[in-house]
Amino acid sequence: MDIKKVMVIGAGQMGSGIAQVCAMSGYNVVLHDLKQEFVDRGMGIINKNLSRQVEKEKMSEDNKNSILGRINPSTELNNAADADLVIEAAVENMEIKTKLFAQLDEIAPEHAILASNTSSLPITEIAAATKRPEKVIGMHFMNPVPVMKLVEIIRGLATANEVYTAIEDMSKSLNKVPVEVNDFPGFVSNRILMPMINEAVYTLYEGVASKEAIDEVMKLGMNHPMGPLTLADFIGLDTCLYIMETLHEGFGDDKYRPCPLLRKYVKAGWLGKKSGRGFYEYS
Ligand SMILES: CC(=O)CC(=O)SCCNC(=O)CCNC(=O)[C@H](O)C(C)(C)COP(=O)(O)OP(=O)(O)OC[C@H]1O[C@@H](n2cnc3c(N)ncnc32)[C@H](O)[C@@H]1OP(=O)(O)O
Ligand SMILES: NC(=O)C1=CN([C@@H]2O[C@H](COP(=O)(O)OP(=O)(O)OC[C@H]3O[C@@H](n4cnc5c(N)ncnc54)[C@H](OP(=O)(O)O)[C@@H]3O)[C@@H](O)[C@H]2O)C=CC1
Repeated sequence: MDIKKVMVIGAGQMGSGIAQVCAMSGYNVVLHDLKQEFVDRGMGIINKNLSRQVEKEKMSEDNKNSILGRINPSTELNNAADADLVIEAAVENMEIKTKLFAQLDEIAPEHAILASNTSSLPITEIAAATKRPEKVIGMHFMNPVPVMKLVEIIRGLATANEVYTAIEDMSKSLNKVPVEVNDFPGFVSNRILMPMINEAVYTLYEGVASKEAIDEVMKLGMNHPMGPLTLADFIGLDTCLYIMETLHEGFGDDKYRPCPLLRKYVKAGWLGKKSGRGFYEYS
């Protein structure tokens, strides 16, 4: 399968990062979101990341411009009509994702692979919204995408072997390390990471220690690059809550119950770094 043109759906923190690394590896990219202002925000993040590389003399201005030139903004889903691969990175919500995949199935060419960057939602269920479940796969990048090496590749029940191989090869072409996992709530990454973050929120909720102390313990004691509450803010508290809800519902086990404090913050619109306030405040 020859992948040349990639469409990325959702120009948020993940979608913009995915578009950036694809363009850096020579793919023609379409970066799509619902409104022009969201696409502009995504393009702004990419521009800032590349400009930082230029300032550090790790990239030439010409190279930056040609990477940016390979990314075409879009607010029309019909732009999927000539895509070889669509990578969906919209919000972590099954209803939104299944609706998008049903539409993309109608628009994208027959040979196109439809991938989701979902953090936790079942790929098999997303695939069932299409008439090409064998061409649907999970392609789970880590945040920040330009820095993190892992791509967790998730096989749905019907995913074809050649589709898996194409996505594995594509991930390698992005200088990432693919790891194969099966379709289970939270896959491997978030089944292990998110309960730790949720437990850190409980630790704060129960007054065991301050947020700074909790983060310091995990940073200095366990050598984590970020404390769990800082990391939750970085991921997005809405995304953390959605993932915990998927684990809770998917396994039917109360050990995955989301902490009420996490729920409260999300209800308040305190979504972390992206909204300016989460456990910490950001200017
Ligand atoms: C929720 C899910 O479904 C799955 C997930 O993604 S879970 C989240 C997974 N991610 C993590 O756990 C990240 C944990 N944190 C870290 O690894 C580090 O704190 C970090 C890589 C984010 C920053 O590292 P740091 O050493 O503190 O920062 P810093 O020295 O400023 O940056 C290191 C490099 O990363 C780059 N960088 C840092 N933040 C970046 C960002 N947000 N976007 C792009 N590049 C970034 C810097 O430009 C720098 O690049 P160079 O080496 O080319 O100069
Ligand atoms: N944050 C993280 O650390 C990671 C997240 N993920 C996953 O990646 C996906 C995106 O997360 P993230 O980038 O953090 O989220 P963001 O909130 O930063 O971005 C999501 C973007 O998708 C847009 N969007 C929502 N609905 C649609 C739609 N129907 N069509 C097109 N665009 C849409 C949003 O617009 P609007 O602002 O209007 O809602 C927003 O711009 C989620 O599935 C998440 O679980 C995976 C790995 C890590």
